[in-house]
Amino acid sequence: MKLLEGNTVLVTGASTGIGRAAAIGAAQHGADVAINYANSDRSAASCVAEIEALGQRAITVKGDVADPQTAQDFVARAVEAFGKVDVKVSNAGICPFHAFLDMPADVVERTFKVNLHGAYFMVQGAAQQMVKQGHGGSIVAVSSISALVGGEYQTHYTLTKAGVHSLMQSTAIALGKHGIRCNSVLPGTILTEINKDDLADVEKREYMEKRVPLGRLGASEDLAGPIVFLASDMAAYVTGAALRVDGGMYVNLQ
Ligand SMILES: NC(=O)C1=CN([C@@H]2O[C@H](COP(=O)(O)OP(=O)(O)OC[C@H]3O[C@@H](n4cnc5c(N)ncnc54)[C@H](O)[C@@H]3O)[C@@H](O)[C@H]2O)C=CC1
Ligand SMILES: C[C@H](O)[C@@H]1OC(=O)[C@H](O)[C@@H]1O
Repeated sequence: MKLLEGNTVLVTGASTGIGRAAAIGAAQHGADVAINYANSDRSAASCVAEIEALGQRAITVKGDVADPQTAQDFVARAVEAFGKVDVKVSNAGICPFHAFLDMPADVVERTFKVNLHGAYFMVQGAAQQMVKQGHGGSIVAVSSISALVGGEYQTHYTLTKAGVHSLMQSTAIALGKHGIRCNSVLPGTILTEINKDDLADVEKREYMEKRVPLGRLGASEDLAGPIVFLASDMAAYVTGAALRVDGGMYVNLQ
């Protein structure tokens, strides 16, 4: 069964990792997809090619999510191409690992701007269009298990993920009357570009793997199903929810 037949889905940071898996997962479920990306034209083009091979339409819109104008441009381009916005996946994020005591101010500010301001304006832009259309919609934000637990080298990052989680709770209230649902996914440790260097440390990687009851770190594709589900009518009565997708890592005390 295709869960997003005829939908237009917008995904930020969709040229790699979890965003790319979400974009392709949406296309596998019958959606046309608009892809925001920051840097690599080649990765974005290959994501479009994968989606088109599935028989769906796709466009790319390059832009920095930290700039509020990017959200407006992204929505405008998607509407121009596909006529509407049904689903928004706010995924783009950075995690430049660094110790707390000598954390550079510019790293903190950039992390807040991309992860938090970026999510805020992207969600707002999509919601404005959904309200204008008048037939509801679904917003899924990629938060993290890090919204719930800390990280020694992530002091500037974990609070942005808690913020994204909180944003979905507040927008669920603000947008419920418009039939717009807002939920988050909380991935555990997923093997992507964002943590490639961090997990190159074999000892750390093995420690992280041991913490997961399901016995392995996650792959980007592990997020596609939960995101598509929350985006779809299968989750029609789900809003303000946070779904951990972490192989059980969070509950594993001993
Ligand atoms: N990999 C993991 O273990 C986890 C990742 N996450 C979150 O998942 C999301 C996706 O990350 P991953 O797929 O893991 O890594 P990734 O590095 O493959 O994906 C992040 C994407 O965001 C894009 N991006 C970064 N800054 C941007 C900007 N200013 N404007 C537009 N796009 C921008 C990147 O180009 C990249 O495509 C992030 O929000 C991250 O915080 C959450 C929990 C765990
Ligand atoms: C980038 C990290 O490996 C990853 O990011 C998160 O949000 C998770 O908590 C992991 O620490």
